[in-house]
Amino acid sequence: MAKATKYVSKTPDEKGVINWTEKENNIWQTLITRQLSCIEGKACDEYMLGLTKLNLPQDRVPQLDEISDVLMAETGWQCYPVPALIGFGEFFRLLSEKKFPVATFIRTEEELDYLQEPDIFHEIFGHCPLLTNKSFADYTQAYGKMGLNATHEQRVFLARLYWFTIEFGLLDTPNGLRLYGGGILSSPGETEYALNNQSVERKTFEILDVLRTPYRIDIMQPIYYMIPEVAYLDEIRKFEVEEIMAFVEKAKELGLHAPLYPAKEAS
Ligand SMILES: C[C@H](O)[C@H](O)[C@H]1CNc2nc(N)[nH]c(=O)c2N1
Ligand SMILES: N[C@@H](Cc1ccccc1)C(=O)O
Ligand SMILES: [Fe+2]
Repeated sequence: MAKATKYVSKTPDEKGVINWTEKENNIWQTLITRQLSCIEGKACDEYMLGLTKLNLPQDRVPQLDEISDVLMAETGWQCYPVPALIGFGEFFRLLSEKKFPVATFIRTEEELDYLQEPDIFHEIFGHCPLLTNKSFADYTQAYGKMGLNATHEQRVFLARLYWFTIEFGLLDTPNGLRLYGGGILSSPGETEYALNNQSVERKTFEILDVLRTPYRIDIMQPIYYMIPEVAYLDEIRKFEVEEIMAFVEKAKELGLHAPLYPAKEAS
């Protein structure tokens, strides 16, 4: 069952159209205007190319079909409306079918810089540009297939792989650090923090290490993992599901790394 969410999502009409209010369109406008200037020289080249291809509207929340038309032509992906965070089962199934879950609500003015749950700005601005890139798109679909037949416990380990690549991954390029994780790219606050905060740990991606690293979704991350380029995701995708599950079992055996964040106060 999906977690209870404090956000109220909007339901698409029978043609799949979502009627955003003027206020919501203005929030999109504020977010995209700010983020476009914020990511200059920070987002990776593949992301910037995808952003150009999407040609997102700046004065209103785009309709999912507008995005799906571009994704379908580039990599065969499409956006799939969901209320907010969904359960593991549906999440992995959608990804395995090249359907990207897009939460149909947008953050409020109070949470422009950072919010604790993925909203439509995060899903579209954060993730969709890189879904036009073949390595990123193929990895995302392979990730969905990895979790299809996994147990809940294995899925908890797999969630870390998604988290430290697709959601909060960094590139360690010859020209310096670049962003590719959608959770960073949709947050003005975390864009700055992930690249420049001195107390943040930035480690070279190593799958067993990642599988053992616990995380919280409601704070800016204390640790990020780096890969050399987006095409490196092909190396992870090439693992058979059985090999990934062997890494999961090994990670379970070795135990988790100590959390680098304070325990979450009981909610
Ligand atoms: C598996 C993944 O790491 C994560 O736990 C899932 C759960 N449900 C989700 N639901 C939505 N809508 N978007 C997401 O990114 C996720 N992530
Ligand atoms: N923190 C992201 C949204 C997000 C929340 C939880 C998981 C992933 C992404 C933002 O502010 O844009
Ligand atoms: Fe996300």
